[in-house]
Amino acid sequence: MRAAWRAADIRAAEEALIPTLPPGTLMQRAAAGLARRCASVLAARGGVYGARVLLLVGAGNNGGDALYAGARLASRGAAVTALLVAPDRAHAEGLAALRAVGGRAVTELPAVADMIVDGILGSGARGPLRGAAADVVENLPGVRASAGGRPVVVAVDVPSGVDVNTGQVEGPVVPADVTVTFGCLKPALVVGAAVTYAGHVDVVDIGLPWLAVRPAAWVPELSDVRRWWPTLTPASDKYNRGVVGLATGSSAFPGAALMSVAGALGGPTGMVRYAGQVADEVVRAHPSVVPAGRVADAGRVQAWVCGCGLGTDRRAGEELRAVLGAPVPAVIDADALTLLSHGDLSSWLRQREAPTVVTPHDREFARLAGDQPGPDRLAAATELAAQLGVVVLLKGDRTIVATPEGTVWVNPTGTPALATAGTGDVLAGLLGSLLAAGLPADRAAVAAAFTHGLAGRAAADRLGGEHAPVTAPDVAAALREVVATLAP
Ligand SMILES: NC(=O)C1=CN([C@@H]2O[C@H](COP(=O)(O)OP(=O)(O)OC[C@H]3O[C@@H](n4cnc5c(N)ncnc54)[C@H](O)[C@@H]3O)[C@@H](O)[C@H]2O)[C@@H](O)CC1
Repeated sequence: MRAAWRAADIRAAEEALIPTLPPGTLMQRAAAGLARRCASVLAARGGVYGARVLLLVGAGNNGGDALYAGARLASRGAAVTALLVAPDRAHAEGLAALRAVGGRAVTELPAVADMIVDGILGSGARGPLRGAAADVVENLPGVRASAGGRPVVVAVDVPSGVDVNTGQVEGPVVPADVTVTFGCLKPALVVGAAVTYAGHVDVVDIGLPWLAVRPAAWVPELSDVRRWWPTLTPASDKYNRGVVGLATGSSAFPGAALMSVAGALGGPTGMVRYAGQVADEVVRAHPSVVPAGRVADAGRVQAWVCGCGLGTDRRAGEELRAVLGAPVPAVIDADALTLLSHGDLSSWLRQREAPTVVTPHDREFARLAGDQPGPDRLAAATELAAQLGVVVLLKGDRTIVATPEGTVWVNPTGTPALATAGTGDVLAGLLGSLLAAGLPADRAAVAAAFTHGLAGRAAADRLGGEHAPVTAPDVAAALREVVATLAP
């Protein structure tokens, strides 16, 4: 797993480190890493020597990084020009270093550049780009590469125009092909609209210590999910692998039952029980499932999934109440979230002692929290988790998992291929299976989101790419193959 820290926490760590090092060491390390990455990008596009590099230099240290990196590229034969966005406040030593090796400073945007290095703003950015910085960014699309086409863009630390701590993008922004970031990830590189502007993210080690404060977010990796995933042993049987129950679907929405069951069958449990109105359809499609009409008649399970396509009528409310009253972990999804948001059922949620995961998308989040998540999705998910005392899985391009204790995860495997009806049901079923198999609620939620994302990508790949018309059954089918690759 990797951590993303907030700008203020990174700054505090840098300030503690700076007095222990010769002056300028951190910036030199940053610039060296930045120049190395720029050189390799240029090498892949015809070479460093003679390449036209345009540095966009803001008023702070982010511009200083760009200037020093530019000096390194100039000394390797690149033609480096620095556009000073705030000429009287540009990093003086960095500018002198660039000039010493033949680089030039300008105040107008040139017409041609093969590479743009965006050092306008980094972690010191406050609010949307203003003044000269905003003007420069608006005119960037007019710059062309020597051979035609658009220049390749490398962002320094974060793309200029993003909110470093939330990933919000409110005004003009410099979209990057590559972002070279220093020391560690920042929230804007893992969550929010900013993610789509960062391109490929490279972390350069500048010797920053592991920060003692809680990260803004953790980003899981495949190795984490592999480590957590329950394994089969010779002693495994259908009961000790866990039994998951699904109180999902209804006569009006039979497909939701089928999709949630398909998700559960992709998980690690040894048995899936279904309790609901469409048991016949479920068993026809999935003969291994053990059916019942109601939660109360379903027999023992180690976790429940409730809500997908359940409806919001009196019967649905009774089934949700039965699930919330059961002393086992539960996933509360879709219609069950709507039911929770009116009436007294939310007090049932607070009284539960077994782990609970709620899985809202933005509109369901608004029903639970009273408002949409807003631009700071990490904070919104964390607040709701603390308020309800449950794990919140806030769905999105970068799904967030927040615990009541304040630990936050951002899933990196999301894909637009999953933006189709029924994929949420598959996720809920899979998550229930992981809970029933004994994973702690936050790990179960993170592992489910991660694997579900991989399944979405695999389904799209099989159909020919990200824009293929993926359906929820495609995702469920791909899920079992993805899970098979998790084996140690
Ligand atoms: N602190 C350190 O020791 C290190 C910092 N590094 C670099 O330093 C950067 C942070 O430097 P700074 O704190 O100087 O901050 P920035 O370089 O991000 O810029 C801050 C300046 O930009 C202006 N500004 C802020 N918001 C603006 C807006 N919305 N529109 C227009 N202008 C705006 C402010 O006047 C301020 O002077 C990091 O992102 C990283 O690139 C690296 O060199 C590594 C070491």
